[in-house]
Amino acid sequence: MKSLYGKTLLNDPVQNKSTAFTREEREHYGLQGLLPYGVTDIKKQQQRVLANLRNKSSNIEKYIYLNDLLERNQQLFYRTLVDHIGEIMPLVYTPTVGEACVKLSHIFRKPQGFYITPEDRGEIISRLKNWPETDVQIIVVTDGERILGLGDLGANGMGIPIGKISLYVACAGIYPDRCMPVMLDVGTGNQALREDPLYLGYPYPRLVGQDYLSLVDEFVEAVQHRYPDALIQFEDFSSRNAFTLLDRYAASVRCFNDDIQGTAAVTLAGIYASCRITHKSFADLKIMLLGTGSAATGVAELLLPAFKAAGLGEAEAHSRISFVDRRGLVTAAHELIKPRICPFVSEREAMSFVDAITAIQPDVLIGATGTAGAFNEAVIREMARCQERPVIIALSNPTSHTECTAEQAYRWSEGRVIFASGSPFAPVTFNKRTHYPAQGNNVYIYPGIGLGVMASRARLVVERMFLVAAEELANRVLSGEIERGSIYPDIARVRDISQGIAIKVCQVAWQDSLAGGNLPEDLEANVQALIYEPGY
Ligand SMILES: NC(=O)c1ccc[n+]([C@@H]2O[C@H](COP(=O)([O-])OP(=O)(O)OC[C@H]3O[C@@H](n4cnc5c(N)ncnc54)[C@H](O)[C@@H]3O)[C@@H](O)[C@H]2O)c1
Ligand SMILES: O=C(O)C[C@H](O)C(=O)O
Ligand SMILES: [Mg+2]
Repeated sequence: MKSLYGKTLLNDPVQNKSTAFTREEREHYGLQGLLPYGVTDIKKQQQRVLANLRNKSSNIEKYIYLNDLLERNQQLFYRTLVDHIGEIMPLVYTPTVGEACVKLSHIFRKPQGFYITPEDRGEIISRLKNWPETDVQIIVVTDGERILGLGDLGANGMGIPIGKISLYVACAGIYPDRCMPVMLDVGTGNQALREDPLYLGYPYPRLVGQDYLSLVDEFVEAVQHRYPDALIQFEDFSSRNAFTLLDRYAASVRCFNDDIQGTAAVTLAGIYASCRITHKSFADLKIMLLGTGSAATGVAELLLPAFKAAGLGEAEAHSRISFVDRRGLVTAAHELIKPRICPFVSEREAMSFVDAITAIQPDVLIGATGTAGAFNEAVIREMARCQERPVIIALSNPTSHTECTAEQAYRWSEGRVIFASGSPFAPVTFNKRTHYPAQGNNVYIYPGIGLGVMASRARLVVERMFLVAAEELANRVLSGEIERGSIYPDIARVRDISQGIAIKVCQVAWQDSLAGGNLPEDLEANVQALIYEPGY
């Protein structure tokens, strides 16, 4: 690391310790007079951060405060995030990051991450040289077209890769300088944004078709050139592009799509864990999905190998999964069924969502619609009529777009639902009993996948990695958590869980001959050696 002195040192977010510089360091680095007298350690600094944070009157102010802290003192930011993940994650991630993205061009303070626009065409390799880090291992990239359930937010979507990277660092312990948030700013279909005088993105309609694909191709190739070890995580692309890009690169580039694959694994883990509460066998379950986009399709496509591993044949596995869209149960009578949904089309007659629940009696209902209210009272009451302990996972983010609230789920099911949601809900007291909703979010999966891919230097990210990640996550739910109806572990343990997932991913990488180098004697130590512990 470069030796910095005086004000330059205090202005460097990586090396700055602010009031924690000792008297000796103050003398050595020319800091005398530049700091108040008091020397405080990181614990005291954290107290100050938390007091300031808790004093802010809105979540968006808290987001801005934390982001400023990251840009001022990286160690303190990450130490506080790691130590108080339950309190702070909702402020740097869903739901607050959604609000921050909506407003990003207005609350902008300091550039973060890396931007590519159509004007960089032909020059992306040389542009990447402007990024100061030489050992990037994890790239989270979005084009901003489907930011959470909020739609096309153009370059304002940069908040998502920045938030996801913060959680790579906090939840898997990846070194911050090995991570890179990227915005492929190819324009926006959001006219209000394009007309907003403060909008900071490329203020033109989106690139489409070959123009779009060739720019993404150039980006992916440039990454292979500049950062050959890097894993590319595609995040919050429109469903159409998400699948197109995954199909285009997954067989040759170290990449995955978090909304399709990470979400699928976290959902599968929740379903596995729910069996410990309901005492049903996974192989007997019927699962219904509302929505036919990236997340729901990804879940169905990962359920297939999971069912097969549980002993079901191909046709039987398909028959356990049903899709519902705005028109009701997806049957052959529907026009324009998406190609990936075709294998799951029901042979029943067309019927409404509620009638489909009555007819099929699903054990598990999953929502990935981005639409608040999509699980209405009739839907939840019917699930509760069909099942003693219905499992309902409302994946959509942010909270304002979740299919139903935790309170609604418990109330309409008379407290019998096993509920999880993409964004966190506080415990709910109903009929004098307190219920603990869990958070079913891909944050439980992608950091561990990334860490495992990094540790194994796997050439590709394959389906089995998501299957083992789901099993590992499900196994990490403690019996006490199961007893109180939670199907995901307390987020406070996520760092440890990510390491567990990483080890499983490494095993797959070596078993499938995808790993770089020889199998280390001690995989755990191999993973552990990569971990960043924030502090001075
Ligand atoms: N919890 C998580 O980890 C996680 C991960 C990925 C995505 N998500 C959330 O899931 C949501 C969907 O993401 P996606 O990538 O699948 O988006 P998408 O745009 O690809 O798919 C949304 C689908 O929902 C359908 N839909 C919308 N309203 C509906 C309604 N009322 N009834 C039936 N169908 C409806 C759309 O037609 C589309 O098929 C987003 O809100 C996103 O934040 C959560
Ligand atoms: O970002 C999240 O909170 C989860 C997921 O990737 C999403 O797109 O909603
Ligand atoms: Mg996402």
